[in-house]
Amino acid sequence: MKPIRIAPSILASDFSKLGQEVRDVVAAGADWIHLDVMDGHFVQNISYGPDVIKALRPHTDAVFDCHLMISPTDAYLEAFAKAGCDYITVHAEAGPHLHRSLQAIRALGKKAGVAINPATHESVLDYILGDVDLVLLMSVNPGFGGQKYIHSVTEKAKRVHAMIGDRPIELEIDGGITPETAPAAAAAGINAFVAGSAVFKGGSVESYRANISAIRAAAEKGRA
Ligand SMILES: O=C(CO)[C@@H](O)[C@H](O)COP(=O)(O)O
Ligand SMILES: [Fe+2]
Repeated sequence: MKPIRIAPSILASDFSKLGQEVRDVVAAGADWIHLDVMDGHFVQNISYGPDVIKALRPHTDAVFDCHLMISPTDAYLEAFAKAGCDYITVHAEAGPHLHRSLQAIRALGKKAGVAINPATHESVLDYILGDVDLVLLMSVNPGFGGQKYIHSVTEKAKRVHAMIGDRPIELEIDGGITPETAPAAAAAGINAFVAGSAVFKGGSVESYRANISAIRAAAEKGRA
């Protein structure tokens, strides 16, 4: 079984002290840092870009898990690679040349991820599973933190987990993850859990530690 990864999304952190928030959440037990990049075109929100990620890179050695909600993608991949992202995930819905985008990410020496929206069928993964290191299942419609988990994605996770089989691919879920929703996702085969509001609530390193531990314990319970 793949290790459980807890990936706090800094979208829910205090943007006025991002470097401190990244250090605090890593000290509190985060495995990865999830970076939500939004362009106001693919999604109806604008967050931050490669320069902000580059500024955060010296604050930690933790894996930077970059979720690109931008369209088009390819012109920006090099900038995100140079900014220090480890995983670069593009949306299957973001353009007509998914396979090319994934190849471009690997050619930059980075791990390639593909994200699919709640209403996108998993068959879009059929011909690219050999070209990805991570599959991200959106369990909310992308664009905003703090939304409710869409339960139909749990069944999709089971099907995608079976499709992945024994390939070395991380299976990640993103949106509405809490200690209440994590167990069913874990039971369905998810091993990487993005959580924004459920991690950053409380606003202190002590609360981040308790929040991360609660999500991790819930995921482990779901697996058992
Ligand atoms: O990609 C996205 C939203 O588009 C996510 O990464 C959210 O930032 C997760 O936030 P919560 O649902 O956990 O509050
Ligand atoms: Fe995300």
